[in-house]
Amino acid sequence: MQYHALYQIAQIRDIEKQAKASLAIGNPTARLPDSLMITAGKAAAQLAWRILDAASKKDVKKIMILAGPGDNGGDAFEVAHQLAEMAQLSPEDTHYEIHVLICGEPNAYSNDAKKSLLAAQTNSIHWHTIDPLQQAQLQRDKLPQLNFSQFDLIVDGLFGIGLSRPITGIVAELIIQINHSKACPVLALDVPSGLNADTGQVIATIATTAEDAVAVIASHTISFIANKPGLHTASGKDYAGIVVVDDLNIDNGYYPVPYAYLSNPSQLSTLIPARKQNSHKGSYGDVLIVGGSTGMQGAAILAGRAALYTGAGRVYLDLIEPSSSVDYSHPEIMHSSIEEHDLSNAHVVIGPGLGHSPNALNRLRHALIHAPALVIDADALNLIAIHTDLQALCRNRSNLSWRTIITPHPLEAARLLNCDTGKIQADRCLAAQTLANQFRCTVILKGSGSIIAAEIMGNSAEANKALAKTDNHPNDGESRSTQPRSDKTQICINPSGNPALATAGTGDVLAGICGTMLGQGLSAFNAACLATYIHGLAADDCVRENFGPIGMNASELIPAVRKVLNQMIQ
Ligand SMILES: NC(=O)C1=CN([C@@H]2O[C@H](COP(=O)(O)OP(=O)(O)OC[C@H]3O[C@@H](n4cnc5c(N)ncnc54)[C@H](OP(=O)(O)O)[C@@H]3O)[C@@H](O)[C@H]2O)[C@@H](O)CC1
Ligand SMILES: [K+]
Repeated sequence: MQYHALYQIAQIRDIEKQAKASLAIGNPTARLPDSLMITAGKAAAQLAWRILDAASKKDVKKIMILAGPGDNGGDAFEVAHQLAEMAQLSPEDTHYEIHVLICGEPNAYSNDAKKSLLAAQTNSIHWHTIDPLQQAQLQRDKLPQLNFSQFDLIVDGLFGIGLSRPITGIVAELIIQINHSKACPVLALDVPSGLNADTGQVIATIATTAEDAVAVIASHTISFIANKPGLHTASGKDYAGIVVVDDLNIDNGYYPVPYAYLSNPSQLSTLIPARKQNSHKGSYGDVLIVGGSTGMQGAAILAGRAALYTGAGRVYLDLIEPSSSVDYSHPEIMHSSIEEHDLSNAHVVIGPGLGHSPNALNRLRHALIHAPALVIDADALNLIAIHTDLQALCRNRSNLSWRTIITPHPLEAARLLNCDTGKIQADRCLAAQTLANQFRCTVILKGSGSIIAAEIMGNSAEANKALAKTDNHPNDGESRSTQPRSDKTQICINPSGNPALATAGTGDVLAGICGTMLGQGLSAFNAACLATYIHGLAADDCVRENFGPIGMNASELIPAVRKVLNQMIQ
């Protein structure tokens, strides 16, 4: 089981069910050494130990373990038991004080959880309880006596994939206090409590605003059975922290084709074509940027420079406002008009600063009809959203096997799907998938954990196998059972990037890089995955170099992209 394969909750439940059924059925009161809960607890305890070791050099280390009402709470009991056993064996100069707060009704636990609780009760542990039946009556001032800032590690076993509604009452208060204390590392078991493991949204009612919804902000998450999409997109990256995956020794044969993948850097680096000595500017692709209406020329210039710095052989600008068609700090960028350019060998990026003028519309129509390799960004997407004839032209490109990448941010995606951004963000993978199916192209849905989605062409069963195995796909390369997927879409979540990218112009840079990557002969999907990854990686590099997360600008990002791209091929 690999880190990069992502499974939805329903798939995890299915794997779990099959794996449990395969375990020997023995005495129901006995603890099977290979029970999933014990394996999960051991893996989490070992990780907790390492985190604690790195975080605290104190002689007395205090651990608070929160146990919710379901099997996530059962995992927490097992962690408590395992940690207590490990503490007993540790050198005497360090003392471990383990606390468990039970937020569930002991009689209502599953058999596995009860057994883990019983095991933990044989250890030296400080027990605290919140009676779930009285949660609503308990006052806020009941909690501060726990004083979370005294702990060196908090383990969150409140809720996992069984969370079915927003967290409220005293448990919500508890989480707010933990998040505010920020005093120590927080290890979430399976999923940070409150986060939807499929979508990366904090679970909220329609009546609750996103600000009121609560979830544990973890420094680390140990994801059981498989990695999950919600840990890597939307709010997932803010709540999950560092994600570690443990497959609980479940046989690979129980795993269906993953729902999605995390882009895998080592696979992506193999996509970058080696440069031959015997090559020339014609070998590395022509990129034509179309955009730059009055006041927005900078957007097109940024896209052009990004194409240049990521290795396009020749870069051209076609600005709607032609008075500034020369980028004087990069005189190597040429001018060309899309209507006169031979598009058969060009890789067109249309949209940065394009505007909505008739000129803009004509150029977009021309690009959709004549450019076999096309990146559609920004205003070009807004034009497509309001012109149904352009939508049809976009869809038709796939019949010609032409490569098309669209790069919407959530608002542009909402316009394209005629909904609001809330709907897009509520399930980003689904939104990207819907766009890919509706417009029959590769989609980069930008935002935290950008989603890359594309229709799988041809025979879907064959394509599903290919998706799990092919070298062309940035996955873990492992073969697995090929249970047919319900859709025909491949989905990748991009792991790189950070809030430094939340500034004007970075989207134009991404569009330019996509143009270059199409120019290297990659499929639209691979070009989109690689471009998105290096774009985010460059932002991460800028943060490391202290150019961000505050104040990094799109111009600074461009040379950083060149740097990380060259590092990837070394
Ligand atoms: N089974 C196994 O072998 C393995 C399981 N594993 C572990 O189990 C976890 C899944 O366990 P789970 O299904 O029991 O769900 P879990 O997330 O603990 O929560 C469900 C409980 O919470 C309750 N509840 C829900 N929402 C609520 C709310 N807002 N506020 C209050 N209560 C709320 C809900 O009550 P109900 O909705 O029925 O009223 C129910 O009691 C999984 O994430 C992994 O950690 C791993 O060890 C691998 C092996
Ligand atoms: K949890």
